[in-house]
Amino acid sequence: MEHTNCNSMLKKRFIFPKLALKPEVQSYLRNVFTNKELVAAVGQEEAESGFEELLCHLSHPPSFTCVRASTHLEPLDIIRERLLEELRQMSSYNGVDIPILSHTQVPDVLLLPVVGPRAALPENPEVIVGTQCGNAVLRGAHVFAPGILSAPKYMKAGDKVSVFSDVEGKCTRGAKEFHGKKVFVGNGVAEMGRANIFCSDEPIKGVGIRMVEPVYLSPSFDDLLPSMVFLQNLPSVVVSHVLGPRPGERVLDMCAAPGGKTTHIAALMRGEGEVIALDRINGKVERIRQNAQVFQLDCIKAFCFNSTQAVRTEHAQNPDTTDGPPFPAESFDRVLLDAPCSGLGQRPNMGCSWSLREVRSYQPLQRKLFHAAVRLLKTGGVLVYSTCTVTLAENEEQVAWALDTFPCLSLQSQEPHIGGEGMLGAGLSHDQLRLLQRFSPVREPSGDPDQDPDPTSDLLQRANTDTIGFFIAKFLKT
Ligand SMILES: C[S@@+](CC[C@H](N)C(=O)[O-])C[C@H]1O[C@@H](n2cnc3c(N)ncnc32)[C@H](O)[C@@H]1O
Repeated sequence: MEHTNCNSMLKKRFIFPKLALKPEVQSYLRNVFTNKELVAAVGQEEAESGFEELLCHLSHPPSFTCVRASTHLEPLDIIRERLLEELRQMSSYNGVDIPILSHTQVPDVLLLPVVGPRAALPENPEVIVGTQCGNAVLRGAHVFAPGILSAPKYMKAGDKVSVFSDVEGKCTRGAKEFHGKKVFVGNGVAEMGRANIFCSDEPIKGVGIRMVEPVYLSPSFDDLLPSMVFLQNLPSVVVSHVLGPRPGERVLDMCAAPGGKTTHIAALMRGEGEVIALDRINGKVERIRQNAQVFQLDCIKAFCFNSTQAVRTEHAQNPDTTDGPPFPAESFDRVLLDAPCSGLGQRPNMGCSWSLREVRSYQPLQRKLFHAAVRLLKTGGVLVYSTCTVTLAENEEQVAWALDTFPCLSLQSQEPHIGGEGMLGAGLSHDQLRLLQRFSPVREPSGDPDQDPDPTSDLLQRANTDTIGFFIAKFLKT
């Protein structure tokens, strides 16, 4: 029987090349992580090696799969049991004994250790998938047909194949072979033939390759206990707890799709009150509505709207319904601004083809959204700002700007606070940095060497530190 070995998980090896970036983006980020304030505090060498290590961590999946449990519908223990039963029935978990941990500080989270890297060998004909698809496979997904770029000439359903991720985005769709830079992500079995994948008149849908031997083993959550668990990174679950919504309140989620945090907020409010969810992309708003329905949360009202325009002006007409946007100023008890961002904290991410201009394009939009957020918040209300990126410009610099621009805002401590503190480089004081929560995948667990090793607390410590890159700031409006 294969067991997850805590020690080997703690000494995780890097088996993939570090995250590949355009040279201009790499040098921009290097400057961020070796900025003057930081170097003065930790020294040039440590700052440089921290940056290199970050790029290595980003190309690998986190050590845990995190799900948020629907504790507004069932007790956590029941959900854990149901999940265990499902895992035991999954053929990919055959013989793998996997614990499901609860989190001592985040009451609705279940953590499943990722098994890997495993010693799978690429011994079959090659299938090449796009980077996004390869990243999803490393987090437990099967290969969906639209993600397949290249397949062997005579591939038919039932054939064993070895799946590679095209990390530089150079493989052309429909190719029969590919000699560019690629990374092996596991072995699988084709569920469709090559002709079905590339020569169909209809847009292709469904699983193209069922993964049977992934390099990193974590469960596929497609259709797995849909109303009981929601696949969500640990820092994203922390965000809604930090916002602290209470039953009966009126809460605004400004950038809400697909509704991970919206449904969490509504669940924390036990469905009592009102959660307004906005997103500017129509199709994505439908996903929020579907998720609200699946989780039986009818206090959620979702609208397609540009949140920079969400404050009602004297002349503005309400285009939709009387309870839809734009809203009068000071009409929400709490506002979540989970901002659109450069997403550079996402893991695994082996290659990012973005230009520097694209990476830097988010700061102005985030500031416009921030202006609307502050106006819509009641005096005495709470605003939480979060991103899934690692830059200073979208995180600590935004906090410094917000404190300067809105004297009514003050930084607040966060509960729970399981990530690190804010990063030096934006001129914030140590006291201010301590109030910020930055999840940085470079941090290693810091167990006390004088204490007896406690495997569960070691694992939890690992789960808290080996996350995606993420940032949370909490403000009070007075
Ligand atoms: C980080 S994602 C949100 C994830 C979401 N909060 C969750 O937890 O599921 C950012 C979202 O902002 C939306 N967005 C971008 N600009 C926007 C705008 N001006 N107004 C409203 N939504 C916007 C994007 O469509 C995207 O869905």
